Amino acid sequence: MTKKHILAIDQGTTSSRAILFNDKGEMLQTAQREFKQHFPKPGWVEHNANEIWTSVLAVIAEVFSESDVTPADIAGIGITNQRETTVVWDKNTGKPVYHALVWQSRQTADICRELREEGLNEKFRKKTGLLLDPYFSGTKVKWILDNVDGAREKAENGDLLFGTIDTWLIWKLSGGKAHVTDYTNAARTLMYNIHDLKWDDELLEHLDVPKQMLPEVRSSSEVYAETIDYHFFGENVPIAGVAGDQHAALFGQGCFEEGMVKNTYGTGCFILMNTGEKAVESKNGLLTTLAWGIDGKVEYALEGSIFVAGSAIQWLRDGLQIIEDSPQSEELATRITSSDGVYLVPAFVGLGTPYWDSEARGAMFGLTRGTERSHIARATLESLAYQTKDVMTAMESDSGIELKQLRADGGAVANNFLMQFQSDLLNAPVEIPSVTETTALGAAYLAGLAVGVWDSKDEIAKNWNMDRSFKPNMDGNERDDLYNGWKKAVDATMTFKP
Ligand SMILES: Nc1ncnc2c1ncn2[C@@H]1O[C@H](COP(=O)(O)OP(=O)(O)O)[C@@H](O)[C@H]1O
Ligand SMILES: O=P(O)(O)OC[C@H](O)CO
Repeated sequence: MTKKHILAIDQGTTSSRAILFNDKGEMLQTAQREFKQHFPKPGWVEHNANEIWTSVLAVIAEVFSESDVTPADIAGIGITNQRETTVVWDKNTGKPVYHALVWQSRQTADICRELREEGLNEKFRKKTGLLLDPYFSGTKVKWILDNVDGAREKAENGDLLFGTIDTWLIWKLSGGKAHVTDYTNAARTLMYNIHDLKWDDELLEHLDVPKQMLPEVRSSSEVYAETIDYHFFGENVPIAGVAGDQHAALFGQGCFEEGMVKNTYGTGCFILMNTGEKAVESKNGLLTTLAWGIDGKVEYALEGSIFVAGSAIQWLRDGLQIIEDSPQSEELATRITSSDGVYLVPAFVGLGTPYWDSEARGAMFGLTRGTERSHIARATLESLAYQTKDVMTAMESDSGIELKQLRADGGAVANNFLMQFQSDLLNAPVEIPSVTETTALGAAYLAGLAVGVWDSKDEIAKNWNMDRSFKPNMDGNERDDLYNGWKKAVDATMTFKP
């Protein structure tokens, strides 16, 4: 049979997934495995890169064991990954020199502060579209080289390699043959000039990172390498699509036109607007990033990154223990008709877009003797929508494009109360596609385009089907009053520094 199936590997912050797609973009089989989160100090988050690798091998094995599709039927592999998470390994032994520093990790706050004090923020922002925040990879590489014994010397001798998780997985799957990444992942490192499309020598000097550690940057849809047979059941399958998970979701949501926007409601919320061939500079705390690069052409996006979204619902469950599972948050929230002035600002790891306050911590406002757990659950769900509204306001202002509709995906779109409140607050429809695994789907599409399963983005756009949509149904004054209350709550949160 002609090979028509694509395997997507979605390597996320808390779990690795393998998903098989057919040539209609339908999901045939999925496998998922969680792995350990390491928190060696407050604010630090690390992963064991070898455990990530073995979790990926395990889900690949599982997905085939449950399906009639065999490894020999796979036309190509698409990889999508948690972004910014940084691995440094020895190219001679294949061993990571330290744990992977996760995007959420704050251990490079001091490095960022020093660089900001040198007045470098503007230079980094202009060239990379990002800002000097511990979120991004560049200062994480510097931290590893500065803190692991002998690492800097080895890096300068050309013995160490850096990669985001896509690079690490391709290197492993190809048996160490390919050290590559794609535009979207490079665009999250603070080391890549998103206008010249080159690693930036000047920024590398500020960060003290030797250039020879860096992977070759390629497009998001092409054959990078083949799997070495012993890692893929005797098959040499082309790895043919790569994109950071949020860019892959934008692609999987078919947001190919300028002005189209998606929001992924997962652990965090990541909102991306396609801005076409224009790299829009933000005046309101958004990031400028590469949406993807295909067939020698790159497109750009504006991004709002919200660090705490679905993880606030996990906090209701595991921290406060006021719900038993995440769907119960909706049941509690809809017992009442209003949060009665209660606001939760979930700044548990600081605030991302548009505030960028890494020192802020979470706060709750408006409590009375009548406050019940339903108010807290409702206020927590509402905080996802308010944070999204903050980002959308900034996006509309920076791009000059008014939101027509928001395409939503990620685990928390299961919550109908949240989706309706979001639509009310944005005064725009919120649309949910039938395939909600849009991240994996985007990676599958990118790989399938490279190996001929699909011919064009137009063909892919036609595959997008709506599962359900939410229309705005709130009076304008009520919307303004609610949102003004939120803005006051955020101001007060940022003012409070113990
Ligand atoms: N019914 C629900 N209501 C609110 N949040 C939910 C619901 N179901 C799942 N979630 C949240 O969605 C998140 C999981 O979504 P997912 O897209 O798998 O995240 P990630 O890829 O970031 O791990 C969790 O943080 C969970 O709390
Ligand atoms: O793994 P996720 O889905 O939480 O996404 C993480 C983002 O890519 C971080 O930038």
